[in-house]
Amino acid sequence: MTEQLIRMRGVNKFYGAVQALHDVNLDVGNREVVGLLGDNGAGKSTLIKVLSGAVPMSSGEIHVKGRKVAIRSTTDAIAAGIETIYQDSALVPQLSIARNLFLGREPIKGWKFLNRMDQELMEQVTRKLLKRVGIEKNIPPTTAISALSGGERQSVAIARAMYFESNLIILDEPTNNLGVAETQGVLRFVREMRDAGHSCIFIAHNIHHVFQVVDRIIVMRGGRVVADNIDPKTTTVQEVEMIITGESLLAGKAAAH
Ligand SMILES: Nc1ncnc2c1ncn2[C@@H]1O[C@H](COP(=O)(O)OP(=O)(O)OP(=O)(O)O)[C@@H](O)[C@H]1O
Repeated sequence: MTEQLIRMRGVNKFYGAVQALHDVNLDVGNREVVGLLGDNGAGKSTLIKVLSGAVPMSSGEIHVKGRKVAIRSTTDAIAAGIETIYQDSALVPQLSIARNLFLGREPIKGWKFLNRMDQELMEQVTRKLLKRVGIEKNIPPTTAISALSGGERQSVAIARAMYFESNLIILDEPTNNLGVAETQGVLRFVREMRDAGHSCIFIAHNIHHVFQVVDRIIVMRGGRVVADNIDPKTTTVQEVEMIITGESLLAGKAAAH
């Protein structure tokens, strides 16, 4: 068995009296792209928030590369190599691409009270990254994020996670509101991310997008993982839809063990 990158065990989350996660176990392997599916309210966002440090879990354990970690904040998650890209990409529209790539982690030059951001280095790295993420047009690193298309913004956010060598990149609805070409760009990028050695959890309401890029599908329902080993190569979109809504016996067959 390959070494797991992420192991979540017995994770529970209560929001007051509401139990959003029930004894969740979830594994992500090295260089694995996992699709996380479930209806509205199934618990996907809560699970991702726990893993990315946005909300604390009520009980349970998280192991990264075999080591138990305490994730109490997004800083803890980033230190553990977990980077999350949300629907809105968490980019600052008014700032340049270069500033957004390094947001909060700007390289510094100078010393003592004369410290300042190393603008030149940031722009140099940004130019290389833009090329790597396939933004073909000659976009200067000083361009404001607000001047980019939705797909280009997603690419910048993903490039940021790749540059900082995150082990796990969580993409929460990355193809939402994107056009066909932009969606294909993001999906292509997810494949490149895996080729470059990263793992990924991909959440999308559009099952067809998930089917195009993932190695394995996990389905949640009512705060529980109801199937964790669905192979998109041997399962149809319709079968997965039935598991999501709870209409299929397949859920029992492919259930978490
Ligand atoms: N801050 C909160 N306070 C109280 N209950 C919450 C909170 N956040 C989520 N919940 C509840 O937890 C459950 C799981 O919600 P969650 O947002 O994780 O589901 P989801 O699968 O991400 O749904 P969606 O696809 O609609 O985003 C739901 O019953 C929801 O109402």
